[in-house]
Amino acid sequence: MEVATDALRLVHGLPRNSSLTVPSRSPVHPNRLFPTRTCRGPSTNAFLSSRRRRHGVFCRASAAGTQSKGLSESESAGQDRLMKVPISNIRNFCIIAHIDHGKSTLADKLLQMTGTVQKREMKEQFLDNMDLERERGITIKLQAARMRFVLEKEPYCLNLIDTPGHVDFSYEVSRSLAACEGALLVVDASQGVEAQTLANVYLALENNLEIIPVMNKIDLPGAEPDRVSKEIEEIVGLDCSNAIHCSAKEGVGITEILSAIVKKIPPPQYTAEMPLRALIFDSYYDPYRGVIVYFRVVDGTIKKGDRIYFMASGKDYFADEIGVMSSNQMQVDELYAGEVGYLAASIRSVADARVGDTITHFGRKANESLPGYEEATPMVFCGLFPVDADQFPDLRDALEKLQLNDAALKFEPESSSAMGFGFRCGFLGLLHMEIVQERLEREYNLSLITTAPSVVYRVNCVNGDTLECSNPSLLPEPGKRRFIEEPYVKIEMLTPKEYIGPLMELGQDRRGEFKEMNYITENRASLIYLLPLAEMVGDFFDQLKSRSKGYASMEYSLVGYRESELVRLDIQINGELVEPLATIVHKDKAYSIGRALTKKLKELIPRQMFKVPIQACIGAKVIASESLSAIRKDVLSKCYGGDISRKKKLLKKQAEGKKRMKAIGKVDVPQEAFMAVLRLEKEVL
Ligand SMILES: Nc1nc2c(ncn2[C@@H]2O[C@H](COP(=O)(O)OP(=O)(O)OP(=O)(O)O)[C@@H](O)[C@H]2O)c(=O)[nH]1
Repeated sequence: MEVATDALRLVHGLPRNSSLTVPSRSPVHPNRLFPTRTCRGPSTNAFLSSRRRRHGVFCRASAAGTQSKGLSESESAGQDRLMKVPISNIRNFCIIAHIDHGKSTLADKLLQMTGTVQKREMKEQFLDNMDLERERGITIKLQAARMRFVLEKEPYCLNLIDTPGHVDFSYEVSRSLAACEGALLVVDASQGVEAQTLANVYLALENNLEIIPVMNKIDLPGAEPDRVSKEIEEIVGLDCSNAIHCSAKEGVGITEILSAIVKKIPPPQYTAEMPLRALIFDSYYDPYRGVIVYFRVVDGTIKKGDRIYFMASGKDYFADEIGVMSSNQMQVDELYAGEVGYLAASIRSVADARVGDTITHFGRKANESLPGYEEATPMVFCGLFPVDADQFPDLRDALEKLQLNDAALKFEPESSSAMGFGFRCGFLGLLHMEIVQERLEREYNLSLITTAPSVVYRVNCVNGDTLECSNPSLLPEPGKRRFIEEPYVKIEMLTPKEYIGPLMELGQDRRGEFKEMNYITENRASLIYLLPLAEMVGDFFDQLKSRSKGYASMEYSLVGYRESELVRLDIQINGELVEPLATIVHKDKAYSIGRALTKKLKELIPRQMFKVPIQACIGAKVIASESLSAIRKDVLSKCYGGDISRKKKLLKKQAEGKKRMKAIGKVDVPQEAFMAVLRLEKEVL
């Protein structure tokens, strides 16, 4: 099979008259010939436009055309990329890095160098294709791309699986690692090892991945690739003597990386004859075709039209379309063990095809699913209310749509006297929460009020029941509960040694329990604390950054629940409980939080005709109190001189009126006051 296009030769720097030969025999099973595959472009224009929207890439209309149309040179190069290579020439790899160390920039350069994405199609950070991701410069959802690279005249198929770089999405990182045989470990040579570098390396080692160290950003004046290599060797014990020096930004070292991927990362094992097992490492909702599932075939073969079965969700579908991801999705007829691809099967919600689930054949089920599947458990909750009550149905629609694409997002209706109707929503973490809020406001044009984030508490009741409670207003009365447990995380902070003091202070302030301190190098230390998750959902990360002048990094993982002395802090205004302002706090912090909240409310609530007490209470006990003085009307203004008894009578009448007004009067807490207090809660909690 000869693949000879000028475009490919150009990409791989070969002379014009050379030919690239693709062996079509499997080296593992030399007698087995791989069938030649017909590759089609994406099926409908509707699909194309949705893909364009998603990728933000505009492909020429002819790329979606059928084979009957004449293909231009670059298009036929695109088709060449899909040519079958033997399994020994497949490499599945991912890129792991700490946030901002240049993972997405490197991925872009790999795609460019291999000609997967033509320069004119290239937008910065091709793989980060949500606008929000691109704006924030963070990777939220992982994506995959199939690249073709020729080394010593041998073509290879490199499947890159991009991983999200934030702790909220660590489950997705672990699943994408499980779909690979190797990983590029990208470290910023001007910064060195950070907390997430370590966490990701350990995850990769657990998955038995071959790790290729890459020192990025060597173009920066402060880059010290050799020092950083040594640091990695000391901390992780990974041989970095051959670490590749690279500048993803300037395209230095990219070919070396591609060669190392081919030479060092092992090919997948040949298990195409076994019952199908494919690992889902990503899925997203396409309004035209239903859920699109990205998967790696671990064992067996999957063909178009197969009846497939999702082992965790128990759902079965027909695979209407299967294909591979190059710069666009390209349909194929079948995919074998070791390959990475996508499928569409008119699946209505991503919850039916969750990341980590195993796909098998309905008629020939695998005995065991692939390991590592976890249910998405929301860790952080908050209430979302529309500012304009009329937007409630819109908010519900928007959440339902987002949920189709985000199996980790949970929500249920909630109503409160002050805020009206809204939803209590559960998120994986704070970043996830911010992303959902921003998408609701930006993509669905909603303006929202969010209540302070809270975690899930476990309440052990007197009657022996255990309740999970994330909504302070639903916490059982003190008399009905025995004790409350809260989720704890183990947090590791990596910091230059001069900031150890301020970070230890931060750990103590947040009820942290000091566990360990180690010097990982002469100048950098690792601090390990056990900390209540509730203390982290506020501004912990901002504090860590500001106290270390931006030099410290952190990584955390949930370690379980622990009993804590928690209380519900209520706010009463004019004797009335204001439910949305209730919070669950530690007993020792209740006083300071109570004082701060009442003080803030006093500033924000407009004065009334009568005196308004503002109280923070734990149960019936008032722990902080402020009062809003009444607006006085001068009832004596019309009395010129006259008898003192007349004046007294008027004042008495006024006092009685105010008393009555107070008894029936309702204080309207303006929405701005709520918002300001909720913001304050987020800061002080
Ligand atoms: N000078 C220099 N800057 C680089 C290089 N590689 C990446 N950057 C810059 O570093 C910043 C972060 O790069 P990204 O590629 O977004 O980092 P990332 O690791 O993908 O970040 P997440 O998506 O948040 O995980 C960007 O501003 C890049 O332009 C490099 O080789 N040299």
